[in-house]
Amino acid sequence: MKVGILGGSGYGGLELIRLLLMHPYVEIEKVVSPSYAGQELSSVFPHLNQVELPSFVELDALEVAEGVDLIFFATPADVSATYIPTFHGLGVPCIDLSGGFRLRDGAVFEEWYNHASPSSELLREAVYGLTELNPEQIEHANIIANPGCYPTATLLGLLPIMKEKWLSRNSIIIDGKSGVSGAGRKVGLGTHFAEVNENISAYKVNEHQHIPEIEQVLSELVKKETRVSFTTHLIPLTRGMMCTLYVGMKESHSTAEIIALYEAYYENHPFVRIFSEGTFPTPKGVAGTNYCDIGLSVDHRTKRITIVSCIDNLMKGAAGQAVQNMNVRFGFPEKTGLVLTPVFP
Ligand SMILES: NC(=O)C1=CN([C@@H]2O[C@H](COP(=O)(O)OP(=O)(O)OC[C@H]3O[C@@H](n4cnc5c(N)ncnc54)[C@H](OP(=O)(O)O)[C@@H]3O)[C@@H](O)[C@H]2O)C=CC1
Ligand SMILES: CC(=O)N[C@@H](CCC(=O)OP(=O)(O)O)C(=O)O
Repeated sequence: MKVGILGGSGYGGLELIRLLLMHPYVEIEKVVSPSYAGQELSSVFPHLNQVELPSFVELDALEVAEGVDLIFFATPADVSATYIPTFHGLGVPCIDLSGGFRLRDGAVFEEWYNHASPSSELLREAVYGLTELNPEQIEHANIIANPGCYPTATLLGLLPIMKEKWLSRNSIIIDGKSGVSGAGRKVGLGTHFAEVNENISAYKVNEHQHIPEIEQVLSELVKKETRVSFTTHLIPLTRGMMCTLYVGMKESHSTAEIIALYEAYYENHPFVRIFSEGTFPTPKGVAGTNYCDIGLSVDHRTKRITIVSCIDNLMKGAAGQAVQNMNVRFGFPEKTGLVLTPVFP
């Protein structure tokens, strides 16, 4: 099948290109970048020297949609919210790496993203693409909203206990940490080497756009409005993300019991790996792969569980999960093009 990539000059788009070049059933037909239109990819990104790819093109919806079976949007949320309706109208399925179609309520989108929302009809039609949560819906979706990177690590860390209703309500605290590629390729003081290196900083405290996304999914899961405390930190890694979650239990359970619950839930989900008691994951342990690694421990004194969930923000947090969703949507085996071993050390 033939695909187009919007945002092919960004970190998410480049990671999609890396993965799709290894995918046996996909050909990259169009790569869009307004800044580099007309230039060869290898002239902008020398690491793609001698790789056969089409040159960058402008964002002309009719031209880009012509001859492709699927479009990936690796663009800011406002760009996806503006252009996906056009591609959808032309009958081309879209997988959106941005937050443009993740929230069901347009007013909530406008509050957190400061941009006009897509129509409520399209928001209803879009499917939240957390593959481990709703593969049946993804199989039939024409707009797949790939989850954000922090929501991916957080929700995978919470799904089994949320489904079992073992959690005491509104007790969830999420301490998230991301490498700098999570902020995209654009330059800015916030990602300046001299200020990020050998440093750590909290950002968007109580204002992060992933708060309503996480709360929406959790509320739908337990059918009760659920709130979370969520703080994000920038750390001096190029790629990688760790979310440490602290959650209260309704009743006491042992670590072994919790681990057994997670192992059973993820038995048929090849990209989630549950660690044995006393061991915990690291971002390096998933680097360059689509894995989400999870470690768990019960604190009996506080009746809380500590959950450590690690992903590569550009992979399971973005491009890897997008390819996983494409596989599910187009009937390829879920792991196609994603069988990778972490880059360690
Ligand atoms: N980086 C990450 O870890 C994650 C990112 N995401 C989301 O994925 C999306 C892409 O992120 P990322 O790759 O990091 O971002 P980058 O800033 O690295 O890249 C953005 C891309 O969007 C293109 N773009 C920007 N404005 C326009 C426009 N008006 N019309 C057409 N194209 C445009 C840029 O093209 P040009 O170079 O021509 O300007 C560039 O290719 C974002 O929505 C982000 O929030 C989601 C999960 C994780
Ligand atoms: C380090 C850093 O700045 N990370 C970004 C991650 C953005 C992201 O995942 O994009 P979506 O909003 O499309 O989900 C942030 O925290 O906003």
